[in-house]
Amino acid sequence: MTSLAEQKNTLRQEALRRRRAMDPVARVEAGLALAHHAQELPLPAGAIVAGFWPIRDEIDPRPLLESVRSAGHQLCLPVVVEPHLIFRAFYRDSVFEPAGFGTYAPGADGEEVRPDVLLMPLAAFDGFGNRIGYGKGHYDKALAALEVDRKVHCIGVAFGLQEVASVPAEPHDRPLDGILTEAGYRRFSNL
Ligand SMILES: Nc1nc2c(c(=O)[nH]1)N(C=O)[C@@H](CNc1ccc(C(=O)N[C@@H](CCC(=O)O)C(=O)O)cc1)CN2
Ligand SMILES: Nc1ncnc2c1ncn2[C@@H]1O[C@H](COP(=O)(O)OP(=O)(O)OP(=O)(O)O)[C@@H](O)[C@H]1O
Repeated sequence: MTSLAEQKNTLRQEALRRRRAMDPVARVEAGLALAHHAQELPLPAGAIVAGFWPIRDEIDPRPLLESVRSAGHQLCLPVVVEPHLIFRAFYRDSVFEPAGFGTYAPGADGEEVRPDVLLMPLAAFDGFGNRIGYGKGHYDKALAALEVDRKVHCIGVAFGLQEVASVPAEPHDRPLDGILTEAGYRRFSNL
């Protein structure tokens, strides 16, 4: 018997391998396609939306973030402050600093905000809204803290080829409300 954690790790490695092997042009086009689907996202008016600043071979959500900002939402980006994440307001002129694990985000002079919506990077997802992250539990823990007194809307952002048939969910895993890929937005909850 392999544990759930081991099964998740195998799926994570396989999905990350597929992502790494993508054609460079298809990779850029997929990032641009995200922005074309921005209006499909169920964002409340004036929402505080947490994006992410891409690292390595992640899909590039920056064109999407610019569309979300232009639609009147407030953006923010995650900073690793162990044990989980905080979020700092992100403006066009924000000055970036290292934000943990090779990521960048607005520096400590930027204000901390509480997002209403998380656009989440991930390693793999399935058609039921289960997600595998990078295995550090940063988003799982941040969500547990944010959702103490209200609901946060969780939207995965990934390449279509990161989908797997089934992710074995653990009790602490909070399913996604939807997933955005280059093919468009797919809803898993009634949000
Ligand atoms: N762009 C981006 N920003 C993000 C994340 C992310 O996945 N992508 N995070 C997501 O939580 C948080 C930062 N946490 C991270 C945790 C691990 C790794 C990482 O590179 N992991 C290695 C494996 C780690 C290891 O050495 O064991 C990897 O995936 O290769 C990156 C970010 C918040 N900001
Ligand atoms: N709410 C939580 N409180 C405390 N520990 C947690 C919580 N959620 C997850 N963890 C711990 O974090 C570790 C990583 O969890 P998991 O493998 O589910 O991460 P992941 O979903 O891949 O990562 P991420 O949430 O960073 O995207 C596990 O050891 C898990 O027990």
